[in-house]
Amino acid sequence: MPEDTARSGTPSPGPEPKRAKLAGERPRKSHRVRRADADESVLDTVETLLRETWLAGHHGASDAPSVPGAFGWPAGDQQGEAVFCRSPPVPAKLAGGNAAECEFDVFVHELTERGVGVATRESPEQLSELVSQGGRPWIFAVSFTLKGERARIRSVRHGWGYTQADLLDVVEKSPLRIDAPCKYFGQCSGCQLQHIGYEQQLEFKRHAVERALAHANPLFAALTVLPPLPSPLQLGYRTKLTPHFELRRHERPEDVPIGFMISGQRRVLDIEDCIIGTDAVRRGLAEARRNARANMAGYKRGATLIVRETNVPPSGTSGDLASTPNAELEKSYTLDPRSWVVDVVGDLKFSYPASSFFQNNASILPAFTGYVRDELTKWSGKLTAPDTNSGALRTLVDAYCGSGLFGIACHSGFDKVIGIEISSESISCAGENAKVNNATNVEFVLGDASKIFEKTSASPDNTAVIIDPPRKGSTPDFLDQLVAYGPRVIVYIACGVPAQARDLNYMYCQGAIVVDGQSASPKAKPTAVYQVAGIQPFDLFPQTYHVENIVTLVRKN
Ligand SMILES: C[S@@+](CC[C@H](N)C(=O)[O-])C[C@H]1O[C@@H](n2cnc3c(N)ncnc32)[C@H](O)[C@@H]1O
Repeated sequence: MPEDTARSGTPSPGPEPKRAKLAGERPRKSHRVRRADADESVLDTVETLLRETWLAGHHGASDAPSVPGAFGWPAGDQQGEAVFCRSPPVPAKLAGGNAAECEFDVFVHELTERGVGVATRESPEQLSELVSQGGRPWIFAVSFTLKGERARIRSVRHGWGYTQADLLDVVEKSPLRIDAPCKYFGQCSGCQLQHIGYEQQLEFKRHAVERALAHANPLFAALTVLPPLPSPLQLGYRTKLTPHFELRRHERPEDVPIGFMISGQRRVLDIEDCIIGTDAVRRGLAEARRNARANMAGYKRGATLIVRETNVPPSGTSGDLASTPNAELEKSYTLDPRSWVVDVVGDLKFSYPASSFFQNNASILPAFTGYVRDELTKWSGKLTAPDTNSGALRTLVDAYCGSGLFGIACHSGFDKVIGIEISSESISCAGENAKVNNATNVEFVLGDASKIFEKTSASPDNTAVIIDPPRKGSTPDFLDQLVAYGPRVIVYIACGVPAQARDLNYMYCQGAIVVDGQSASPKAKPTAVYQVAGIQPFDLFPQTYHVENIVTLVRKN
């Protein structure tokens, strides 16, 4: 099935439409843009706009063309290529401007789930008219804008089906726009949402989760997504920063930018201070920059530096880490990727090498881990109710466990906790962390998460599984075995919500999830069928588009 059909659920648009003719037919170089390089979230947002707004009233839902068909982009699979001319940057026929012109006013119609404005040269009314007459708007992707704004932009380069543009000026501001607290906002690629207040950021994230779910499966639009739980700190929360630099010929060490990438560019922006970092991390950033400049002759191409917060016994005391109560520890930082870092989560202590994975917002971790623990306790309690006949949860599996955060935070009340993790460094930390925190019922094993089902002999009826995979989500191999095993409760924690939504849809297509009384009818009946018992986003990364999402699935049969 062609990619566009698979995504949109509408028929393939048939033969590839002709590329719009470019004005100003002077000799110029063309460049190819691969579908695989496109920002999928821009295409998804355009698709939603097309379906729900632009084509509303003009087509029945079933005959609405898919995005490539509607916009004259090449249909086809991931390898599809569009050929554009390097100059002018926008087909003049569509842009309506001088061929040499690359600055325009545009109207922002929506933000993608990554906080990028999707804009056209047409106002909403003009667009509606254009589309009703079969016309095709050209799409611009513009960061740091807001829905409803009119903005002056400069087109930078073509993506597959849209043009990447820089924001020059906001001509008509959204009432939601506020002054960003950071002086680098608008250039730095690290934060995308500093121009709206925190309540709006939370609403943006709730909506992003809803959209990701509905995009994976229109039936998931019926699911209730709770408002995201806010971060206690909205600035000064990040416990890790990784600034970098690249050396270019003839650049003096003092001129080399050290910081984060410029939004939409492959160049580094010099960042002296980052206000989303904790105080300790900000001190560390200043030292990391000084060290890098002093030692620049020792680098060949450049480097990524690490600055990580750690907790240490109070200076001037002889107390050691293990015996010092968490509340008395002081914040410090390390710049050495091999050194050990200590994080505290409520009464618990976690140690791991500075280069390893650990959640980067300590202020929200007690609430984050507490929610998972409460979900498990709640369902364990419900399962022991006299009419359920099933008994409490006794075994907990912590898949993709890292240094043991969730397994250790949730261990009490279970007979046995088994964690599995592919990184040998993280799994040995997990074992040590279990000892330090007196979690004697916890065992951590090194391996691929999908092998965990070979290792557990516990009854699925009394087992809960926590899944916390990397941003790309889980795998069909893991999910197939999960459903075949059929644990009573599944808590799926995700930093990549679109991948989580895809995985839930995978389970739906296996017949393993029922939504609104509806389920898929695969040839083979699944062992276990789940209902979605809760969707709770958490804001671990204020000021950015990132959101963590926890979905609880409870077995029905
Ligand atoms: C998002 S992190 C979560 C870690 C941990 N749950 C936490 O919150 O600290 C994902 C973890 O999955 C691990 N991982 C990636 N692929 C894996 C696989 N196939 N099997 C087991 N673990 C894997 C990574 O090494 C990483 O530690």
